[in-house]
Parts: sequence; structure tokens; C-alpha cells
Amino acid sequence: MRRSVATVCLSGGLVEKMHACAEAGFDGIEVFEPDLVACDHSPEEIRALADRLGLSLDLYQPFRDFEGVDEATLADNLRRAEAKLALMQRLGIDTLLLCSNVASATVPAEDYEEVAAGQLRQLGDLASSYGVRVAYEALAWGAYVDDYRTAWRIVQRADHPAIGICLDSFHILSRGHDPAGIEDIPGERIFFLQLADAPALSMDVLSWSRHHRLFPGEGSFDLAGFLGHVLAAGYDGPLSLEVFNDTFRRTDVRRTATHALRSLVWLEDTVSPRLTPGVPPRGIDFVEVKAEDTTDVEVALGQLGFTFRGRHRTKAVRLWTSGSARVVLNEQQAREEVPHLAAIGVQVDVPEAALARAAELLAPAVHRRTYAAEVPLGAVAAPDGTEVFACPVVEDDAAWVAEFEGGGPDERTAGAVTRVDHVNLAQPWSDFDEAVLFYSAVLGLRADSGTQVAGPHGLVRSQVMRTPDGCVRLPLNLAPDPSAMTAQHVAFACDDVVAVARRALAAGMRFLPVPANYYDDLAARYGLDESRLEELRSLNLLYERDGEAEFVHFYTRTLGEVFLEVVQRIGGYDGYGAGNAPVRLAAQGRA
Ligand SMILES: O=C(O)c1ccc(O)c(O)c1
Ligand SMILES: [Mg+2]
Repeated sequence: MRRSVATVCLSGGLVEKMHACAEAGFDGIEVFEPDLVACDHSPEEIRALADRLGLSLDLYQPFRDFEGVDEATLADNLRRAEAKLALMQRLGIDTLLLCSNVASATVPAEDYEEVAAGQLRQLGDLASSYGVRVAYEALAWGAYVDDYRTAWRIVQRADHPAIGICLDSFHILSRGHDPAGIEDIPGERIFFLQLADAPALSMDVLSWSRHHRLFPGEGSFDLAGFLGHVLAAGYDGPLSLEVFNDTFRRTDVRRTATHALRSLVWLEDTVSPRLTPGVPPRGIDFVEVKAEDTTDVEVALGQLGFTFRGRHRTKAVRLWTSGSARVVLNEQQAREEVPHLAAIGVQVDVPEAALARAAELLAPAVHRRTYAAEVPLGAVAAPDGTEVFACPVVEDDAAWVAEFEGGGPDERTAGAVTRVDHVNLAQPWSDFDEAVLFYSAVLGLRADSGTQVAGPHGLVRSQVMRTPDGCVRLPLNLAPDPSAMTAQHVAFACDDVVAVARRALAAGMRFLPVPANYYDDLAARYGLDESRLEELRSLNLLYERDGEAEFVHFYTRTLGEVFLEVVQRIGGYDGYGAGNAPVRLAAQGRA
């Protein structure tokens, strides 16, 4: 299907937006009137530019407050319309978006549909004389028409070939209107389709629409179900994104255009699969920490009971493991870099297929030689720059260790770390929504419902991306201001966190200190007995209970821009200790 995007989605001026849309691979755009008015190119120049770029100008929008008015206002509205129709002729655009009246409608409710239909018929006559069709859209906050079914009744009543309907997923789904009724509208009467997702928020619908729309796959609307109804109706016009969002209006226009297109490719594939299928990954193969000097991280891994498995034969790369948890320490090309999470490897059944899907979803490929078994692993860059490697599923680490020399065998002690439990990835404000789409569309992860945790500087947005079985869990946290400590960390799972903590303490580990007040609060919350409390307190352990399930965990001090966590899940605990996050964030703030 043809793919289009409203210029209001993007940042900058109309000309830059057009270049970015064409470069990303869109077929067309909706020209948002304020973008044209503010532009120093003439309509003829914009038309010529669109031609040169191979972009079609699919829609001119919005035209407002036309119908349901008194006679004097109607005469003025027809005059306004005629000016826009003449402008559209200069631009070569054949479809005008008309939003339902929010301001000037005066006709009483019982006469509204009849009067509005008559007035739309007059607009239809005028528009056809300019070769233009009018797509009537029910805004969710329209004064009388706020439901697509009402708009459709008026369009039917207007009974004019130049008057049809515009369907916008936001207005329909935000109000909870059943989209199944779309199938009753003949496809050729649907003149235009606008797609937007949004997070579930309880706020007034206008502010929700103007500030918080998201690209498909990033919010909580069922866009695939919605599009299914529109296609079942027989609609064959463009799929056009119309996303009002303050973040996307500020981020790099080229990158946002690619991000937008990825959301449409993903949505189309969800409705009628065409791409290499996305399969949830099977586990975390490795995490890579990069720094000029990785010593501090290696010391901490040793204290946590990890084994040094050797130095890479040819590169400044070292491997530490405990069970299936593998940490690669990379000192290559890292001058002046403090320890940070540079890459994660995820195990997938068919790495080539996963990479093919990533490419179809416009994920930027990363080129670098890797470690394991001389197998050149492919990788893509996540929005925040973290490199994500597609690794084969392996039962043991023989292939891994073969490339490393001078280390010992993995001698795990009882209760030791067994695997990577989760990897927290800090996201800059500009990347968060894009990352949600990236990890779901490209990596086949599912977004859990988002939360917010209280930090010393305010609420921190958090969204877990995971496989249904929990073998891969990537909580995304909004990074506090970039100069502050980051929220990146690797959490390791173990069977006996008390044993791991005791051993680490004896080995001189510097834990993230937990204040005494926290343990008083735990006693009050859960009624833990004194000996249990004392054990937790003496080892800086944090505790959370969910029904019968328990979560016990501790953190290391921050090492550069990363820290480590060890967790024990008891009785099927499935969370991340969100209740303890404020204590951790405050302690890290003090450290
Ligand atoms: O917020 C608005 O006014 C507005 C304008 C045009 C649209 O297509 C829309 O969905 C909303
Ligand atoms: Mg719209």
C-alpha cells in the first residue's frame, strides 16, 4: 500500500521535511497548512519539489469549522474554502481534510445532521469545480460530530461524489468507539485514512491528541485490528501517519522519518505478514561492557563469583562467565570511555532470518568483527546506539571460550549466578518511544504496561520489553538528565542471593549502601522477623513481596556508567522490585 505521513509529525520547515520523507522512503505526504503558510517557497515550487523527490501530495489539511453554521457564516466559510481550493490547485492536491466543527456550529442538535449535510453538499459542488474531494473527519472533541458513525451519516445524507469520510484511528479509538462499524462503509467513500497510536492516559482528549500521539506499535491502541476493518471495507488509498507529539517535533527530522516509516512497515506486516517472521529470542547470549579500562568491572565480577575465562587471542577483549551469564569486557577503541553497556547478544533460532527482518524494518546494521568461534555475528544499532547482536542458540560455552586464552574453567560455587536476568537500558528522552517500537518490531519482544518510579529528581518512566517466558527482559528507563548517573545495569539471576552477597562481602565488594530507614519500612510493610531483617540489613539486600512470591536483590556501586545487580526470584516473582527503585535511585544519587 502507499505510505504517507503528515508533515505535522516532523520537526523543521516544510522543505526539509519533504527531503526527509523522500529519503526515508515515503510515497507521499499530507501538507499541514501551517507548514505551508510558514514556508518561503511558492505553492508551485513545493509542487515541483515534490515531483523531483518522487513524493505525491496526498492531502491538504486541516480546513476547520465549516458545517452546521448560520447562513452568513456559511457564505464566509465558502469564501474561505474557495481560497483554499484555488491554493490546492496550485499545489496539485486533490483531497482536502475537513475537521468537524468545534467552534462555530450554531444549529440545534435535532437539525444538525440535516443542515450539515446540505452545507457539505454545497462545499462538494464548489470542490468539484476545482477537481477536489473533501474528506470529512469527526474530531473526538467535535462540538456535535465527535464519532465517525455520525460523520458517516452526514456524508451519506450529503450524497455528493466529492464528499467522503476521513478515518483517523486516534479519534475513534481514544473515545472507545467500536471500529467494526467501519466495515459498513463502502471503501470508495473512505477518502482518507490517518493512523496514530497513543498511550492509555486519562486526560482530556484534545490535549491527549495534540501532545501524546505515537507511531503505530508504540502505544496501547489495537492499530492492527483497526486497519483490518478499514481494509475489509475495501479502502485502497494511502496509509498515512498523523502523529502530533512534542518529542517527535524536536528530534532529528531524518531519523524521525525513518522511525515513522518503520512503524508503518511493521503495522502492514502485522495485518498481512510479508516480512521474515519475527520470533521471540531464546535468551541473552552475552553483554558487553566497554571502557578504556575495565578493571573495576572485572574486580566486581570476581567478587560476584564469576570466572575469568581468558583474554581474546587477538583483541583487547576479555571474557568472564558464571553459568550462562557471559560478560565481555572490551577495551578496544575506547580511549577515555568509562565503563558502559555497549552491546547485548540475543540468542535467536535463525540469526540470518532475524537480521533479514531487522533490515526490512530499516534497522541500521552495525559492522564489526566479533568474538565467538570466529563466527561473524551480525548486529543492528538500537535507537540509543546499543548494539544488538543476533547469536545462535548454544547449549554450552565451548564455542565462546575457544577464542579466549589464559582463563580458568567455570568453577561455580553453590547458589552462584546462573544467567542474565535482565538488562536495564537507559533511554534518552528523545529515543524512548522509538526504542519501544524497535524492541517489539525488530526483536520480537512484548511491551509490558509501563510504570513510573520516583527518583530524587522526579518520576522516571519505565517500560519493560520482554519475551512471554521471561528469558529475555529489557526494562527501558528514561535516563535522567544526561549529566547525572545513568540507569544502565545488568542484573544476574542466582539461586541463593544471600550466599552470593556473603561471598561478595567477604571478597571486599562495594555494595550500593541501603539506608537503615529502608529496613524499618520493610519491617512495617511485611512484618518480617528480626533475624530475616538483620540478614537483609547486613548484606544491603533489598526485598519485595508480591502475594506469596518474593524478590531479593542487591546492587553494586556504579562503575562508570553501569552497575551490576544480583537477583533471586522466589515462588515465580515476575517483577523487578519497582517498589525499591526510589531507594536505589536516591542511594545512587548520593554516591
Ligand atoms: O488537532 C487537530 O486540530 C487536528 C487537525 C487535523 C486532524 O486530522 C486531526 O486529527 C486533528
Ligand atoms: Mg486526523
